Amino acid sequence: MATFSELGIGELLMKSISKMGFEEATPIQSQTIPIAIDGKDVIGQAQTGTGKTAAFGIPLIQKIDIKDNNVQGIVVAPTRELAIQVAEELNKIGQFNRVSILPIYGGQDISRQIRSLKKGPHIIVGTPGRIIDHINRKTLRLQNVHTVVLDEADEMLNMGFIEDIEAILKGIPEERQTLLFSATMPGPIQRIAERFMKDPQVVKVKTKEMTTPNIKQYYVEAQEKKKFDYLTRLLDSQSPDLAIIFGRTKRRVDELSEALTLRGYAAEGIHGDLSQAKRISVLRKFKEGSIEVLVATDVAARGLDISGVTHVYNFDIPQDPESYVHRIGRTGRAGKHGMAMTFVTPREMGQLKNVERTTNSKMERLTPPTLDEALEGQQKMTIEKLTNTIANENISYYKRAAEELLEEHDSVSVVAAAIKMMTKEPDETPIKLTEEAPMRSRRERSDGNRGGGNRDGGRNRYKGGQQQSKSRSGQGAGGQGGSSSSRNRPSTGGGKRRNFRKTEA
Ligand SMILES: Nc1ncnc2c1ncn2[C@@H]1O[C@H](COP(=O)(O)OP(=O)(O)OP(=O)(O)O)[C@@H](O)[C@H]1O
Ligand SMILES: [Mg+2]
Repeated sequence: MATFSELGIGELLMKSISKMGFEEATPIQSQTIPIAIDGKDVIGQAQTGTGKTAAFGIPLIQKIDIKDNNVQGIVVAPTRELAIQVAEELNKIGQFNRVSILPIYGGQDISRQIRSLKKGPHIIVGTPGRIIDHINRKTLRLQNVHTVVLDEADEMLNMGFIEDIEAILKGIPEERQTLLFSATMPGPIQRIAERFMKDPQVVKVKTKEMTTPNIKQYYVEAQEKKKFDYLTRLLDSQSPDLAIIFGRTKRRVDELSEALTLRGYAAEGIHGDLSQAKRISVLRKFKEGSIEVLVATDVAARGLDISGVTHVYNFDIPQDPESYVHRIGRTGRAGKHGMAMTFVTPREMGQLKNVERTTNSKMERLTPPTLDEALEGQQKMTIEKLTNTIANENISYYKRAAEELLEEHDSVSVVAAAIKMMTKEPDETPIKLTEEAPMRSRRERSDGNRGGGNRDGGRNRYKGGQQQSKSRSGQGAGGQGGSSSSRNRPSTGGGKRRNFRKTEA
């Protein structure tokens, strides 16, 4: 751990870093910031949630000449939500330097973007498709760009994306500085990357595993048909604060979120076929906690930093080890703890082993909870809520009603009824899930991601039938929230911070 003051960072930036609550630099930050400030090309690899955004953001902002109204820096990100998030983080980092940052991404009104581009932002953060669009319209000029960042570089240099990246880099002056960051950097991709760079310094934060030790990793072996019931039992017994469930295809995500809603969970889906407005509103609701379960394709696997995500479920095993690393990395960020569960059918066991081998980490086998255990988990939640209410809330107004009730019923029955009413009981409402075709490796796909960050898992485009389920709707949204504890639950959130500390700003 190093302090930021040793890294050659300017005064105004130091002020924003401290306002953001960063006390110490993370390893990737202390190892890359000085060389990036020095003007060198950098390939930076470090585990998910360890502050790579600031690792490139600080040197990038430091280099901006605010008197020059040309675009000087470009950050490219694979998805729209990530572009927005990175722009927000850069805004915080640059808040005292008065650097102006503009996100541009697909699905947003282009004429509005053109107007914003005319105002002369210093840094553009965008998805490949939309950046190219603006280059072609000549509404984005690159001749004054001195720094380019590829966030999630391996993803963007993957087949299907590389042409877009080449097209963008072609227009940027050769003497530029190029910074590439990701939690994963497979060898072949690194070699492609080096083609675009000048004598890049490769910084890999050395760790035994590709995944972070803050995430407890489990697998659940289950027949395809059993997976959904096991998922809901796990949700009940583990009671996550916020959970992300990854499915393989867009249809899968739609069906899963519908099925979860039927069973009484506050769930919504996000994938690349939804309108941008919908994608943003779903993500906002998830961040606020008004939905507790986000069902997603790999569009949400990379880079998203949502605090409070305690559990990640891979309902379908990811397409490759890299995808696994990024998906589970949506929890256990910034020193917090999290849990990841991966469902695997017997014939997918080989893939599971492959993930373990590549990431050099081990998943522990988890037996799915029984219905009784699921109920027990939910009951515990209720009791915790009751105990908290007794301890912390003013309940005097309700005491008279309680006394009246107790004149007619015995106290155990009254309390048992209250617990029953507040507890989300396991629900076996029939649901419909279409079986997925056998998984193809992502490397085989040919249809790249055009049109600006619609990156989605599973390119299989099904015309699949409408699913409908006429069953009764679930009972209440099982108002979870607050802290909870149950059998399988580690001490997630709050408390222990292993890698670095953050104080509230
Ligand atoms: N030095 C620091 N001290 C405390 N918190 C930090 C520090 N640096 C970054 N953070 C916070 O840690 C969280 C994770 O950072 P970030 O999103 O940059 O991770 P990342 O390495 O890019 O992860 P991923 O590989 O998933 O993209 C953010 O909320 C960020 O504000
Ligand atoms: Mg990141």
